[in-house]
Amino acid sequence: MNWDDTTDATPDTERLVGSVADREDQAVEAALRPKDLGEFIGQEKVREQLDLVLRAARARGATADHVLLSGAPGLGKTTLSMIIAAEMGAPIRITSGPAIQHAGDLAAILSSLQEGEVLFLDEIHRMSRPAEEMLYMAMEDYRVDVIVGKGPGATAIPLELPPFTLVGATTRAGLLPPPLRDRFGFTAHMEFYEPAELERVIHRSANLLDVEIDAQGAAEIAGRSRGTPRIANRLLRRVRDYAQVKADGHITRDIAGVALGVYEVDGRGLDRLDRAVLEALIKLFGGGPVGLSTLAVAVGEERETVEEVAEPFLVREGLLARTPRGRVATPAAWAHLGLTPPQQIRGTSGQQDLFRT
Ligand SMILES: Nc1ncnc2c1ncn2[C@@H]1O[C@H](COP(=O)(O)OP(=O)(O)OP(=O)(O)O)[C@@H](O)[C@H]1O
Ligand SMILES: [Mg+2]
Repeated sequence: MNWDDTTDATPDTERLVGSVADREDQAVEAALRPKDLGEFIGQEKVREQLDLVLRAARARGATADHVLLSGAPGLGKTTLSMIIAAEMGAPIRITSGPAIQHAGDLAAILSSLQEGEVLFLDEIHRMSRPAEEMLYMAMEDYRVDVIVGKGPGATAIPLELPPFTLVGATTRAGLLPPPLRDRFGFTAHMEFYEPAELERVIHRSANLLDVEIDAQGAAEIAGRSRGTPRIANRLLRRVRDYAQVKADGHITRDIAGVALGVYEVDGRGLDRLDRAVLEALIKLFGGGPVGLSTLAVAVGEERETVEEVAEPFLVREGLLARTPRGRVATPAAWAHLGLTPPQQIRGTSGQQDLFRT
């Protein structure tokens, strides 16, 4: 599976704990977005640095430098791009890499920008090559060459652009060609959120959605949200439904725990697929190592689904290791399933050195 497939309709969008936005997320997210830097929770370093960049630009009466936002889905890149425009008092134009097929598409957008406008280019790593090259010049010199005609008679007509701020977003900074990366004055790497930060996100959203939730209820949801505000907001909505139907609407730790149990999201944010992978690994293959294809057959999923949908989070959580000899369940995975790993996994010999990759 290539990257293009994973950003659109992946099985991830069908999971309650998937990080990619589904239809319902898209409908409600606008209402839940923080509007300025002060309201934006967490990401302290990014906020502090961005605040300096924007303040300085404002003080100089200049257009802010181009900003690259990189990070996993649902961590707040789109939100931050809108905040940048708001903080600069500038309008924002939103487009995305896949929407720009030809350099001409980009030229049309660039030439219609107003001075100081923010151009948000989502999924910037998926732009076409010719458009990318046009963007280099636009970012650096506020100029594009529009090619008129074909073959030997073709001429390049230079077109001046007003100064603008490009905000590029990518889930994969590593895929950006260095010349593009270098043209951003400021790059912000968004990290996964700490549980305490997610608790604040949940309280804030509950407030906006008019949902009553206590501190333990918010902590319970935060702990299952996989470090991602989008997932926290989604779980909050499902728990709210449960609280309305089965209780008095008030979210407590018990209500949150039972509700998320109904949706098969466990205490650590693993869902059915995640647990199936760990269970197969441990119960059928003694903890591994086992090849990806075999593991996929054992859980009745495509190889790609296991590799791209389930594994990243399991690896991040230290529950699964990818080793040269195959997938291995870590002692933490055994513990998570309430099982005791055999001696050779807990001890210093045998499988233990598999974790040194
Ligand atoms: N720091 C934050 N504080 C409060 N809410 C946040 C924060 N970051 C993200 N959110 C919420 O999470 C949701 C998803 O954020 P956003 O759409 O900005 O993510 P994204 O990084 O653009 O994701 P994608 O890669 O899928 O485009 C939004 O509804 C937003 O309100
Ligand atoms: Mg986005």
